[in-house]
Amino acid sequence: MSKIQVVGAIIIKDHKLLAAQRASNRVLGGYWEFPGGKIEPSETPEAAMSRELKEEFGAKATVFEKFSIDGIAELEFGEVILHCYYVRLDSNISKTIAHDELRWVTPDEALALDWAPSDVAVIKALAKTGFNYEY
Ligand SMILES: Nc1nc2c([nH]c(=O)n2[C@H]2C[C@H](O)[C@@H](COP(=O)(O)OP(=O)(O)OP(=O)(O)O)O2)c(=O)[nH]1
Repeated sequence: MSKIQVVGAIIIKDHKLLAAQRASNRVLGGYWEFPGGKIEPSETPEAAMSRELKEEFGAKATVFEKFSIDGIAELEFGEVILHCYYVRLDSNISKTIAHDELRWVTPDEALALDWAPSDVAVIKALAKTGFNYEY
């Protein structure tokens, strides 16, 4: 099964996480996810993250450390391996082209959302941190 390497952004402000709902016309449409996308061949995860956030949000981003666990799920189109990084947005979100909704959520609110399969273990571990990351 083909492996799909994906970066996901953990964007935290005032102890809330920016959760994104994939647009209904996309693969895994309707599921909640970390903003980001596929890592292109020859691209570092950090470069992929900056590129995706520019494309999806029109925003500049600084990529900080990697989260302690990766997400993994075998789906019909391949095996998604999700690498999450703490990210600070350095400019406002000026557009949204990939999502139906963006929502700032508390840990409890995050756990109540319907996350993409590879994200479930990550969001459970992340919620335990209380979204306390200081950039
Ligand atoms: N961005 C993002 N993608 C995720 C997460 N969890 C998860 O399973 N995925 C999947 C959905 C997609 O199959 C893949 C990310 O690719 P993508 O966001 O570029 O979406 P896509 O397949 O529509 O992209 P494309 O082929 O049209 O360029 O990883 C997540 O938390 N964030």
